[in-house]
This record gives sequence, C-alpha cells and structure tokens, in this order.
Amino acid sequence: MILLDGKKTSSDIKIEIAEEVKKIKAQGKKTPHLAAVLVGTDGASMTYVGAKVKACELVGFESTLIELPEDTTEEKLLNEIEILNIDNEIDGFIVQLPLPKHIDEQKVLMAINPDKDVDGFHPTNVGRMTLDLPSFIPATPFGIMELLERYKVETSGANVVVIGRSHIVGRPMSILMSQKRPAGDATVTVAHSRTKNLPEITKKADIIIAALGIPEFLTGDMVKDQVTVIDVGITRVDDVSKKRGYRLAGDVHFESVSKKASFITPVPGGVGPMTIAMLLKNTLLACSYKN
Ligand SMILES: Nc1nc2c(c(=O)[nH]1)N[C@@H](CN(C=O)c1ccc(C(=O)N[C@@H](CCC(=O)O)C(=O)O)cc1)CN2
Repeated sequence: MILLDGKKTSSDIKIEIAEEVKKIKAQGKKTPHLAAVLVGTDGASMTYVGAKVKACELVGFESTLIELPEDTTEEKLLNEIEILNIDNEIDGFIVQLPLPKHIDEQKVLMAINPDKDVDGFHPTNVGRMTLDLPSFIPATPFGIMELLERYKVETSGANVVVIGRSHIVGRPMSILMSQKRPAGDATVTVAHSRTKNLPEITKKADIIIAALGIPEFLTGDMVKDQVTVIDVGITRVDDVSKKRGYRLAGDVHFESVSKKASFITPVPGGVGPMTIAMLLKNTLLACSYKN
C-alpha cells in the first residue's frame, strides 16, 4: 500500500510556487495577492483560513484577511465582495464556506468576479471547466487530480466511484475524472444518499473518492483488493485522549481499507493540505493574467 502523501506533495508544490514568486519579484512584476473573507468564528473555518494566510506568507504572496462577525448581513458581505472585485491589488479571493444560515451562499459566490474566483465556484468557471476551457478548478478536486498524477495512479479506463455530489468536491470530481486530461479518461459513477446497494457499486471500483462527510463510512468490506482510495472527509470527532479534545476522522475507515488498498490518502495529511497548495496555484494563475 502506497500512501498518497498530501502533506509532502503540498510542500513540494509550495516550494515550486515560492521559486516562481522569486522570479516574478526579480522581474519587477506584481506579487500575487490573495484575500480571504471569514464570516463568524467557526473553529474549523478559522483553522483553514489561517492555514491559507500562513501558506501565502510561506511562498511570498501578499494576503489580506477580512473577518466579519457571525451576524453580518448578506448585504454587508456583498458590499465587501464588491470592494474586492474592484480592488486591482487583489488578484484572487475566497469567501470561506460554510456561511451562516441567514446568508444565501449561492448568491454570495455568484457575486465574486469570475476572474478573481480562485475557488472556482462561480458558474462561469464551473461551465468553463465542464467545457474543457481554461478556468479555475476548485482547490480540493484540483489537489486530488494532482495527487493522482504525481503518484502515477492509472486512471484511463478505470472504474471510478465518487461518493458525494457536493458543488465543491463531488460534482467537479466527476467531471474532471471523465475528461481527457492527465489523471482523467475514467468511467465515473456518482453515488449519493439516494444510491441503492452502494457496497455492490464500491466493490467494483478501481478508484473511490469518498466525499460525503460521514466519519469512517467506507470500510474494508466495501472495497476490492488493490483499490485506490481518496479520502476527502474531515470530521472533528470527540476524543478526550487527544490534546485538542477531538481527533480528525475521514470518510474512510483507514485501518480496514488500507489493508486492501494499493494507494490511499491519510486524514490528516492527505487531501486537506493539497487544497491549500492548489488554491495558491490558482492565485498564481490569476496574477499571471495581469503580469
Ligand atoms: N471557500 C472555501 N471554503 C471551503 C473549502 C474551499 O476549498 N473553499 N474547502 C473546505 C475547507 N478547506 C478549505 O477551506 C480545508 C479543509 C481542510 C484542510 C486541511 O489542511 N486539513 C488538515 C487538518 C487540519 C486540521 O487540523 O483540522 C489535513 O487534512 O491534514 C485545508 C483546507 C470547506 N470550506
């Protein structure tokens, strides 16, 4: 079993990006600048936005963090987005999800200028990606594709099962893996909460992408030997034996599945860090349009 090491791979990518930034600065060109908008004080969201800001510092990007209170109105948030849309210093920005329930997420994401939408969530970028046109690819799917490619996992003609159909992971993954691209050309099945006899489907999969947000849902008896498993899930499960009072669990029961898998991502240290690295790659691309 080979571990698809997202922590090491994301570090390699950040080193590559840092080298690119040094060249950009040496040429007197604009330094990439990423902004992040955080609404509220959800612990996980604060961790992830903090990691994005720290990653920017590491590679030499400029970064701006806008923190708004939990009770921020939708109108106030939309105003902040419009300010970022017209600020030429900002190359790309993200609005950290999830948003508080009183705010319409889709309306907020559609307010982001597609040319600055480094999350790749705007319908324009989703449409462009679907039509094989240059676009920002959502960071988590982008990171999964990069992992599969760098570890040379065979995907052409493979039976891929994507479990979960979210707009930010499952849906784009199903599109990307079916496209003619490195780590693509697969035959894709999208499973979800309404899928019947899921174990019969997963047992036939060469590659499984688990992105449904149910801790340790996928177990060893649900997969075949030599399967490749990508665990997108990350749930904080109470665990008093841990310093932080919780442990991180993926959607995959690692102990039983890793006994059968040929490749598997760990949680933590798999897809998560890749999400951060690929967001930086999207920001570098956004900035390149100006340089
Ligand atoms: N605007 C966005 N919101 C959210 C996105 C996104 O891509 N754009 N994705 C997720 C959260 N996410 C990025 O924001 C994210 C999740 C996990 C990690 C990560 O590195 N996890 C570590 C463990 C971190 C911890 O200690 O909890 C790991 O898996 O090793 C990075 C980014 C939802 N929101």
